[in-house]
Parts: sequence; C-alpha cells; structure tokens
Amino acid sequence: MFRRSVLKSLSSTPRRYASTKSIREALEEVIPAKQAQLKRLKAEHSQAVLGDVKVEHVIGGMRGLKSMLWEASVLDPNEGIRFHGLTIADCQEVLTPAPGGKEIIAESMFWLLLTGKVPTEAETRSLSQELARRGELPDYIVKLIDSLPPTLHPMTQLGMGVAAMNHDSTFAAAYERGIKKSEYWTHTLEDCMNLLARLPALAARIYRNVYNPGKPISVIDHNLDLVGNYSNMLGFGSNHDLTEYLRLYIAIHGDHEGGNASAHTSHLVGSTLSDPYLSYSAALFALAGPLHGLANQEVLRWQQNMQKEIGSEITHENIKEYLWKTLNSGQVVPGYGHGVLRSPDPRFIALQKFCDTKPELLKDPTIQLVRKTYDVAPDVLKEHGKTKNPYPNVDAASGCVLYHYGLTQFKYYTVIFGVSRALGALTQLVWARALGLPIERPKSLSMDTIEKLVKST
Ligand SMILES: CC(=O)SCCNC(=O)CCNC(=O)[C@H](O)C(C)(C)COP(=O)(O)OP(=O)(O)OC[C@H]1O[C@@H](n2cnc3c(N)ncnc32)[C@H](O)[C@@H]1OP(=O)(O)O
Ligand SMILES: O=C([O-])CC(=O)C(=O)O
Repeated sequence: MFRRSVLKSLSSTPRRYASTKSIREALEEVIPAKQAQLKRLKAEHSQAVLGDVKVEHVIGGMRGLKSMLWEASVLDPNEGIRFHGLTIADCQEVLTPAPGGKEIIAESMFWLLLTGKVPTEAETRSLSQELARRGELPDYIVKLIDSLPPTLHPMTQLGMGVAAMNHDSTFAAAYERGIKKSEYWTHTLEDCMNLLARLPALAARIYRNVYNPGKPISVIDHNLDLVGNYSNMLGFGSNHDLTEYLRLYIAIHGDHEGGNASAHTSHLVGSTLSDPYLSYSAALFALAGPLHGLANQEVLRWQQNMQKEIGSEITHENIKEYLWKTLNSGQVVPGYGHGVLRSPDPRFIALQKFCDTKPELLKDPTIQLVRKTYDVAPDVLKEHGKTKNPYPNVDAASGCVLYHYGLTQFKYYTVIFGVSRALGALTQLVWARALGLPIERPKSLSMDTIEKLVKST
C-alpha cells in the first residue's frame, strides 16, 4: 500500500502506458515546478533556521551540517538511502530491468534521479538506445588512454579520460559563444548524456589496456542497456549473473545524497560553471580516496592479507584477532563505519540478498569471509569504541561477488563505482544549472578567529 502511494506521487504516467517521451522532454516538464519551489523558498523562508553551526562542525569535516541543496536522494542515518522517496527495494519493484533480467538498470535509475518519475518500459528502452548511439569514444580519447602506462592506477586513468572529454563540451562551447543563464541546463544535459554514454567504453578500455593488453573490445550493441554493453566490453557479457550483478551494483551506487566527497566535489566544481566533464573528473579523484570509494579495493586487499595470515581454517575467533590487530596498529577496518549511516548500509544488504539467491555464491570463500566478518566486526568496533557506526557500508560487500565471477583485479573496482556515481552527480549538475544555483563559497575561519568568536559569545 505504502509503495503504491509513493509511486502515485512519483509517476504521472502509469508504467503500463507506453509513453515514449525522451528524458529531455520528461525533464522539461518538471523543471518549472522546481524553479517555482525554489523561488518560494527564497521569498518566504530565506531566514528560517535549519540548525546551529558549532565549532565541532567547522573542525569536524562539517559532519551533520545541513548546508547543501541536493534533489535526487536523501540519506536517513538508520533507513539508508531513498531515491526521490523510493528505497532500494521499491526501486527493484518498480524500475524496468533489462530484457531477460531482474535487476535495476542504470537507465531507469538515471531517469528516476533526473526527473523524479518512474519511466515506462518504452521510455527506458529508448533511453538505452540513445545512450548506445552516443557511446563511442572519440579518437583522441582512445589515443590518450592507450598512451598511459598500464601501471597508472585505473582511477587516475578514468579521471584523466573524463577530464579530456571537455575538448567536446557543448556547455563550454555555448558559454564561450555567449548564452543566457536560462539555457545553461540544456547544454549541461547534452554533456551529461554524452559523458554517461561514453563511461562504459572508457572504463572498459582502461580494463583492457591494464589487464588484457591487445584483446579485442566488443562493439556497442544498440539494442542493449548501458551496463549490458559495459559487461560485454569488459569481456564478461556471456556471464548473465555477473552482468546482472553489475546492473544492481551500478544502480545502487548511483547516488548517496550530496554531502559525500565525490558528489560534493562535482557540485562544487560545477558551481564555478566548469563543464560536466571537468566537474565529474574532480569527483572521481575524490572517489579514489581509501576512506571513500577506494575502500572497496581495500576490503579485498585486507581480506586477502587476513587469509594469508590465518590460512584456510578461518574462524570467528581468528577474524576477531585480525580485526584487533588492524585496529591496534592504528588502521581503519575498510568497509566499516560511515559519515551519516548508523546501521548496516541497505546497499550492503541488497548485495547480500543477491548472493542469497545463488547457492554457488554462498559457497565462495571470499563471500563467506565477508559474512563471517560481519558476524563479529560490529561488536569488535563497538568495544574499540571510536567509530560512531560499527556496521558495514556498501564497500564491505561490493567486491567479493566480482571476485567470484572472475573480475579479480580489485584495483579496478572503484572504476565501476566511478561509472555508477555519474548517475547522481550528473543529475545534480543539470539541476544546479536549471535552478540557477550560485557558486559555492562557504566562510572559513582560522583557529584564532574561532577562539575570539567563542570568547565573545
Ligand atoms: C562509499 C563510501 O564512501 S562508504 C565509506 C568507505 N570507507 C571505509 O569503509 C573506510 C573505513 N571507514 C572510515 O574510515 C570511516 O568510518 C569513514 C571515513 C567512512 C567515516 O568517517 P567519520 O565520519 O569521521 O567516522 P566517525 O565519526 O565514526 O569516526 C570517529 C573515529 O572512529 C574511527 N573510525 C571510523 N570508522 C572506523 C573503522 N572502520 N575502523 C577503525 N576506526 C574507524 C575514525 O577514524 C575516527 O577516529 P579518530 O577519532 O582517531 O579520528
Ligand atoms: O555517503 C557517504 O559519505 C559515502 C557513501 O556511502 C557514498 O558516497 O556512497
């Protein structure tokens, strides 16, 4: 019942009705109401107080400070992420999967994030075709990526490739010609669509160059979804289960409200009117930090070191010992803790549920190790007493299934995250321009100034 009512508010077109609007037309329809909402907020509530700014915010990474506008998703500390009000389970129920598949696909998630509506099947398929049409890499990007040393981290290569695509930015060219502010969003959308469409080919080329030099890369199939094509280009297209896992992975990593380091970086850089390619490349370099997206590679590295040290007989007791060893040596346990969440990440749970449906995954030692670690790590972290959230985040689980299916090069895992995070970051770039949001410029303070201010209050 609840889901149906959420859906009613989200979707003006019931899913069975074969609407064939383009995503641009669907967006055009919803922009005026959002612009009016922002105008109303400015006119009527500009001076309303949303919270206090405390010294702990200024020196504590702004944790918990309500200070950003972000439309597509909101994160609840206990329930986790909702995309325009829909939980992951809601999305699994209402978003169109690939033909022959069950999992959410990137196109339907992108449509939901961007327009706030659930796309019809016809709309989803036409978006897949549009992205496939735009998906080829320009020659200069191919040459650039092929010229990079294979020892360069795949995330560095991804960020470089994305930044270099600004050579073709429609927004940058239009700005140079001279356009009105009201036209910013439409050129931004054009760049975002091209970038999203090309990410699989770019990411797959990096994979091929680093791990399978010289191997041919599949051509883009215009009848396949974005991630189906990505899987093909990686060389895993014949593995239906892995392709489905990649679809789920990429859909649920797509957005995590605005304050996470990658989304926030893209928003900040975009606020200077840097084009979407430059803005998103900056986001990728934030994602490449081990406290953020790179944690998914760190989880595998940490697990393998544990396996080496413990051997094949892994018990709860010796996992506990290894956790304490990590903590006592001053390192973090990768895949655990979170800046906002205070319970197990529903993305972690969704990936675990995927494993539950496949008996062969449940027998896999790497997947079993994730589960056994989850059995004991929260209590160890609680006893350690530092982290505010002793539970797993998505990175604790995302890599082990890839590993099982033969995508074992874990330095590549954050690249897959980088293909995904574009869904939310690019959505917000379009909205920031449609709403005319200003350049970000918070006020900073020195410690002397803080002390003076504190004494005077
Ligand atoms: C997709 C994502 O980005 S999800 C996050 C992925 N990152 C990781 O999994 C890396 C491990 N986790 C962490 O480092 C942290 O939990 C973060 C970065 C995710 C969040 O950081 P914060 O919001 O600062 O966490 P919190 O307020 O709980 O930190 C308090 C203390 O606990 C420590 N702590 C937090 N998580 C952990 C952990 N997993 N292992 C050990 N210590 C931890 C912090 O380092 C901090 O220590 P300090 O007081 O000595 O500086
Ligand atoms: O929300 C955060 O801070 C980190 C995270 O889980 C994400 O970006 O997906």
